[in-house]
Amino acid sequence: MEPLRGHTVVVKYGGHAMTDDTLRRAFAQDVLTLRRAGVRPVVVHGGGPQIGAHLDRLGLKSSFLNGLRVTTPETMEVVRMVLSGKVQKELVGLLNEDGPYAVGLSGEDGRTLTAVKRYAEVAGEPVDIGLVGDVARVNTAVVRILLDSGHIPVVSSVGRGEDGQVYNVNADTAAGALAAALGTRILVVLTDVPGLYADWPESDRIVDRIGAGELERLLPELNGGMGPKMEACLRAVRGGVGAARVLDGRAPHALLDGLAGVVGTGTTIEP
Ligand SMILES: Nc1ncnc2c1ncn2[C@@H]1O[C@H](COP(=O)(O)OP(=O)(O)O)[C@@H](O)[C@H]1O
Ligand SMILES: CC(=O)N[C@@H](CCC(=O)OP(=O)(O)O)C(=O)O
Repeated sequence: MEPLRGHTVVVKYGGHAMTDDTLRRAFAQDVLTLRRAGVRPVVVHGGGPQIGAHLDRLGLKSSFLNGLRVTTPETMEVVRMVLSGKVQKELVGLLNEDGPYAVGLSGEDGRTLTAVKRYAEVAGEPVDIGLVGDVARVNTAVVRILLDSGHIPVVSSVGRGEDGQVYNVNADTAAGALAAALGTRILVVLTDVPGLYADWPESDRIVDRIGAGELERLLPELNGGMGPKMEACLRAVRGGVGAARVLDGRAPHALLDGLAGVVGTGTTIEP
């Protein structure tokens, strides 16, 4: 970890990669190992499956367009509660088993994420998907204070708009925007696939490396959750982040292995 000592690393921890207790513990150990090695980790977490399970319990349906959850005011209440109240607190608890390191904050706190309404796009036409937000502005003040005092910021992807609305921001989008605002050397995205599949679902060949220009051309063809994920990686590297790496979060210690450059792990997005 020597090359990363003193550097900030944003880690996006996807909801699908946190469904298993052993994996969650391995992830927490990896983040703590980074901190001990003098790296400054920031965790941005998702929780899509956990939101879905809670909506199910309430008898509410989940629907997605362009990989984004259609968010009614009722859904937004659940999103905010599950991300900032449940998923985040569980993660903070795990990271704090050995010491008082992790501090949870929502994108609303300290105006970390200012959101603006985002539309989906179908056949080139904008489609209203409710209270879904894009990141209009990032205020890194609180995150930097926490990093400077040796803490691990754990951020949920809920943002507030200048219109006073609370918005559901895709967690990849939030992580990419935060990484760019912090000017990190690397953005790591842990998910539930080994990386970006070329010609998915026809092929399961993983793209090892891809440059920003090629990714931009590919973006309109991507579907499901990979769309917002790759868009976030692209925005991060275009915004000054050195590289983004998408790793298989289902493998224990994927974070440390990925950063150590274990061969064959994931997809690297380069500027
Ligand atoms: N080209 C592709 N390569 C890899 N995964 C893809 C691709 N296109 C769509 N996907 C889907 O994207 C999913 C990952 O995104 P998502 O479900 O949002 O995960 P996370 O919860 O980690 O953010 C994969 O499980 C896969 O089903
Ligand atoms: C707008 C939108 O889609 N928001 C996401 C936020 C959580 C998320 O992104 O979680 P994952 O990283 O686990 O997918 C949602 O409601 O599911």
